[in-house]
Amino acid sequence: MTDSSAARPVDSRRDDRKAPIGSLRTLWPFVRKHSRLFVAWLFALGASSAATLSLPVAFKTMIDQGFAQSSAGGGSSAIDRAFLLLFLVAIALAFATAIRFYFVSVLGERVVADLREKLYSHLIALDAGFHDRNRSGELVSRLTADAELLRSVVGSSMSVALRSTVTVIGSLGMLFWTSPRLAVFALIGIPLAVLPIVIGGRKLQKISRASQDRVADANTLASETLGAVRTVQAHAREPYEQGRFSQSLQIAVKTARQRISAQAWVTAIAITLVFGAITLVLWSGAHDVVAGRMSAGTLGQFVLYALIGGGSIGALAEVWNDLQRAAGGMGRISELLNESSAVRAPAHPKTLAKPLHGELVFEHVGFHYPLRPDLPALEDFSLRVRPGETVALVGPSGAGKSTVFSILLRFHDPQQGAVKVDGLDVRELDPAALREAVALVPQQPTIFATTARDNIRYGRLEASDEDVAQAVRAAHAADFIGALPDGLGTELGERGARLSGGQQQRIAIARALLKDAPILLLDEATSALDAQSERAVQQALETLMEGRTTLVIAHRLATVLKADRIVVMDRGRIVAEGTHAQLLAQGGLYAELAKLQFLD
Ligand SMILES: Nc1ncnc2c1ncn2[C@@H]1O[C@H](COP(=O)(O)OP(=O)(O)OP(=O)(O)O)[C@@H](O)[C@H]1O
Repeated sequence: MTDSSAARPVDSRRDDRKAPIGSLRTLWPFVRKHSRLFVAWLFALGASSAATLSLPVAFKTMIDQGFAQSSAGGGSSAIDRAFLLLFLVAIALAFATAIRFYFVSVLGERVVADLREKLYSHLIALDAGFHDRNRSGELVSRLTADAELLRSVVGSSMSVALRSTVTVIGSLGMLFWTSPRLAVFALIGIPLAVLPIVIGGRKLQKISRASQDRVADANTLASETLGAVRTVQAHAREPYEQGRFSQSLQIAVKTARQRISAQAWVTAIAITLVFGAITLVLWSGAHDVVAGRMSAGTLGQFVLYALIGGGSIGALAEVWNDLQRAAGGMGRISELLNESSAVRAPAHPKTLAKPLHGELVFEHVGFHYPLRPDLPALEDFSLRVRPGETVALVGPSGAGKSTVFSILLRFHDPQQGAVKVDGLDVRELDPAALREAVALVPQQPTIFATTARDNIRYGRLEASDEDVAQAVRAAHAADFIGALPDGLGTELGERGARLSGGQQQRIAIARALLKDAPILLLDEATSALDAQSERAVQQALETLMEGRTTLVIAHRLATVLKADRIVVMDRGRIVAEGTHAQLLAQGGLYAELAKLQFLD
């Protein structure tokens, strides 16, 4: 009975949607994978239930044969034997319970680890459209809160439910076997006693949820203000915040008091009802004993079965809610597992030549984002980039420049037209193989909360330390990385919090250099870098672009001047093409953009 108190996930209370218990069936394949653990648990469950159900019989033997016989002159050996039997049953119960607890808890951990692993692998491979539709916070909560809910269910609630069902059925049978007449009484009495306790328990759960919510409110307030302590202090709002926090604590205490007093009442009523019922049965049984219709031991045995049965009904009622919530969690997880990626590798993908020439062709590409069916992000977009050529994409915000990158990387597939790399339609390739051939330096590079070395090695996991050092030098990042406390071994902090924008870009450039892919997609940073860091980034980019087919979303004059060709985009279309001088001479959108952006 130890495993009923397993910790509940902290934030599951915010996610109380329930579902039919049947949804839990989808857990079965995960459980079946660990069939040995499952079978071991079933055996232990059988053993512990048998021990539980034989305890009252041992108790009866102790009273009837131990006490009665010894008082009738049977000597102390009868007492000894009866107590030894009772003790042995108790030991069997103890070990069977421990073994059952062990197997079912390990099973719970394994099942949830498998489920998480499967869900994570599934989510991380789903297409960009899916990730646009679903907030990552929501997905993380499926992966944590819902999975945690299931852990407590497999490792505890489900065990309690099955065990209690077995015990209820077993003890009912034993009640009738012990005394059919009293059993009929108990059959009416036990539910009458248990029902109010269950109802009270549910009310209590609601109140305690409210109480937890109030505590959470206070915590949110504290974490918000401590997180923005500079703003609070700059406004000299410490007393104001102290007041708000103390007020929310008082509210939390008030709701906690409601919970505590409700709990006190439920306890009092529960004890009264349970003992009232036992007293009634005992009273009626005592008459039977006095009249010689029943032995004292049988009465004791009966009361124990009634207690065990009643307790198990209570336990069943208690876990029912948990099971329903977990079924809700499993339903939501199954929904995600049933999502399939819109971008998939064909059954027999074609392979890209090695080394790749790096020719890119966009043929009349038409594309709109799944969430914006009315707004074409690319329209009749045709472009051919020769191997080794550098093409700069320029255009106002929202023109579709980043979309060109997304289509090429197959984050999305276009609705019209085709994209070809070295003459092969990208839809005929395995997306992973395609992406291996492309290095992307985004405007806001992702820096992971690990060391500078591991961040750079993300470009090629098997790269040697020497390769990393070389990439760092080529990316003009050696100076600032050398100045970090542990050089390449320095932890960069969450999202690269300890680096400037220009430094983050150079980490991303080093990463791309290490990847050494023949096609390069570059999104220039728009945020103003200081002159020194801009020069360093620029030099690093030049090294990177050498000998690669490059598409660059250009924001700087230096970049457009170096490009072989400039493509001007507006509202998803190409509106002009040429060199800087040609386009300036043409006037129009490019001349306007140049005046606004480059001529500073
Ligand atoms: N994930 C998305 N879902 C829906 N619409 C999108 C999505 N991403 C971009 N869009 C829309 O598609 C159009 C083209 O966007 P895109 O990001 O390609 O423009 P851009 O030229 O790169 O702009 P910027 O220079 O501001 O980054 C815009 O109208 C934008 O609102």
